[in-house]
Amino acid sequence: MIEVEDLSKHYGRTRAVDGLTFTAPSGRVTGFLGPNGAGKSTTMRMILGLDRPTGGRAAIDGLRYRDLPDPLRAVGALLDTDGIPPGMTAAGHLRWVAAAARLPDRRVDEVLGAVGLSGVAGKRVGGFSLGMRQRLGIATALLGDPGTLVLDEPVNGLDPEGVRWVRTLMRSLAAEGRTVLVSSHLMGEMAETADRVVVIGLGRLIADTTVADLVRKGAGGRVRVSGPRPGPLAAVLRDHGCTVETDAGDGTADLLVTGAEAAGVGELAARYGLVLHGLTTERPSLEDVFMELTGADADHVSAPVARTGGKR
Ligand SMILES: Nc1ncnc2c1ncn2[C@@H]1O[C@H](COP(=O)(O)OP(=O)(O)OP(=O)(O)O)[C@@H](O)[C@H]1O
Repeated sequence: MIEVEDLSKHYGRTRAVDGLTFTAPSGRVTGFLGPNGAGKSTTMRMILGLDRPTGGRAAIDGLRYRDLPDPLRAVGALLDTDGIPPGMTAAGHLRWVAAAARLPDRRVDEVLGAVGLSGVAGKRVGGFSLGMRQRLGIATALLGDPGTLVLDEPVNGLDPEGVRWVRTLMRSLAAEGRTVLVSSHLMGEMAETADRVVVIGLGRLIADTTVADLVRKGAGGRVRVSGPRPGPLAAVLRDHGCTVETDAGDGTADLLVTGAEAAGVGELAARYGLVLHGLTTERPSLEDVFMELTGADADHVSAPVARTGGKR
């Protein structure tokens, strides 16, 4: 289990992490989500003892990283893979880490097999694609057979098959009772993998919940309705307390209705003798919910593009 309690990290006036509290339980994949610059990597670095907190604490199975008796067997991490010397072979790199942590050499072959790199064990890392480097980084994290895994954007650079592989791997690691904390800035990516999600923005907690609950929160949705007489239909719906907008896209003039379910809209139309051509419920995607939650906290919100030409 990972416990983060009132954790803060300030760089000058930048509050990279600001009073953050959450728990990543064992036996679960916890998605750690936030837009770029939200403070995910900084939090992970503090969990791993690589950055000293300005305040608060982070603990793995009740101990700070530096107090863990055998850190590499307790926690495996994937941060960035740039640090692996390009002249080293995949197996050479893993053997070096294994020796430093007094892990048996046979683990090197085991983890190379587990990540699908056995065939390139003797190849230099400098020639590896980003996806292969990610796999090697994950192999390094698995080397000590740790009970806790901290993975920063593990699917970065992976092709669809690789993404699926990482998802399956994370789920099976959690099913074995391990704690898996995995960061991403893409909600959709987490929806199929994580049991829980911790969402942060500007270093602060925005949501700590299950994926299912997040879907429910965004379940409000709206009803898209079309028919030959949109004007009278809109008037009837408004008279019954609905909010109605017109979506005049691609030649149609659909009505977007909030405040009623599709069945209610259909029944009202029937009662007033109004023909309908289309009636669908539109639920926001998880990505929409995520954007809604984090939108105001994005580190770099796009500025409106300056108008060119015309009057200045
Ligand atoms: N060493 C540092 N010195 C100064 N500021 C830093 C340092 N490390 C991080 N920051 C700042 O702290 C904030 C959080 O950065 P962090 O890398 O933790 O975010 P993130 O959520 O991991 O983003 P990304 O998804 O882009 O990796 C950013 O504003 C960043 O510029």
